[in-house]
Amino acid sequence: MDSSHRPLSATSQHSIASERHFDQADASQAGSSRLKPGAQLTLMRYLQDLPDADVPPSPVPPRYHTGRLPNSKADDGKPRLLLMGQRRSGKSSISSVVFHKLPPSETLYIETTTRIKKESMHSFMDFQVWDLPGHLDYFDPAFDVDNIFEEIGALIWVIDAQDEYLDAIMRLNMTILNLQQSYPNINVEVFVHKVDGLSEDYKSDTFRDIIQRVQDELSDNGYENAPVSFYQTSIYDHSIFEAFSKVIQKLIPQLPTLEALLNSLCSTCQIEKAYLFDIMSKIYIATDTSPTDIGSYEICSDYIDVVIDVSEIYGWDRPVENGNSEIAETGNNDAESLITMERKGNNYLYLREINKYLALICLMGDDSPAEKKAVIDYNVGVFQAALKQVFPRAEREGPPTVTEE
Ligand SMILES: Nc1nc2c(ncn2[C@@H]2O[C@H](COP(=O)(O)OP(=O)(O)OP(=O)(O)O)[C@@H](O)[C@H]2O)c(=O)[nH]1
Repeated sequence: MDSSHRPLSATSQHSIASERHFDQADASQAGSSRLKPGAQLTLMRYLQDLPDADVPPSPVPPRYHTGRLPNSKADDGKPRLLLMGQRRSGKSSISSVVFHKLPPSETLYIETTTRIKKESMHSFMDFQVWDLPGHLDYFDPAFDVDNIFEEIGALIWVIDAQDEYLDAIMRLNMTILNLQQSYPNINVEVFVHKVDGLSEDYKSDTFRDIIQRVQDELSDNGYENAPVSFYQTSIYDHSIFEAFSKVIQKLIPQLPTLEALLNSLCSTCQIEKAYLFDIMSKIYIATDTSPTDIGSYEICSDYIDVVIDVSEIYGWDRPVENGNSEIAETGNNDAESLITMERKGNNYLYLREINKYLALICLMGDDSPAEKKAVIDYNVGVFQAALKQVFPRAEREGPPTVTEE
């Protein structure tokens, strides 16, 4: 296993924990005296009656939620993401940067893909990423179209925004129209890619132009509301992770539950923004429903890097739960930290490892969250317990891995 994917360790927990403002014993004592009856434990209250994977009541309608995996006949919860687009548009680079942590500058040396490259991701949920070579026509009778498109969760179409894109749009439209007949529910996600090299004006003009051309073509063919979304992406900044997060979120049936839990946590603990991150890929699988700005995502995602670096230096593999030779180590279950940082005054970041795949990172809203730390710790503990019900497999199975087929 790549050490960068290792869960936070006891040692890193210690090193990070040293930045806490007061220790756990003080915190819980202080916390119990601060809890007002019936006030702060809203989350706890409704969780007590929560059956597995039920959706707690929330006034906020869910976003990005499809409620099922489109076209997944097997209904096995293992959606497939297809990366398609013209040659050299950046498909392999995207997959290498997001899932293999390849530094973006090293993608210059990636060779052209000549056959379908299939990778399985085993993380908070299992999914596959297929990188399809750009030069092939998959609707040619020589290809088994059903085998490629039957089980997919999303088709990600990558367009090189720095290159001539009319041909790419034509192929994209042809693909969408072909798929609409047999698989109308497929989510088509268009990544207008390599926007890093463009000026702001040119970038937004290009983006608008691409959207317009795709939508015009689809409506000319009678598809007014085809499920097509557009993102501006680059491997040289956070935009590719942000876009992938939104693509993956559509495939998580538990998303409304996660959002409702995060909303409650935020309102109970006065958290400005909370993200639930997949540690391996830095994709966030859910956030509360308050408006997201890329700045807060960047801060939180950079913090994951810091934590991974620390755990890489000091980390060790923790015993597997329910394993054979394991010694139960008390106090070695979660890593948590509260650090300060200067950003519009005194803001705090709160990180807690939820399980071996997921970490909760919160941007605290006021400048003295340390005083409320006991309440926050307690409520995050409740959130963690609720998550065990929502994602039970994350507690049982092995470490996150990426395997090539
Ligand atoms: N400026 C910039 N270049 C990028 C970006 N993403 C990929 N590239 C470059 O685009 C080139 C082609 O990338 P690949 O990932 O090989 O493209 P591909 O779509 O997999 O190509 P095929 O395998 O031929 O289908 C490489 O030189 C990458 O470094 C990006 O976001 N910005």
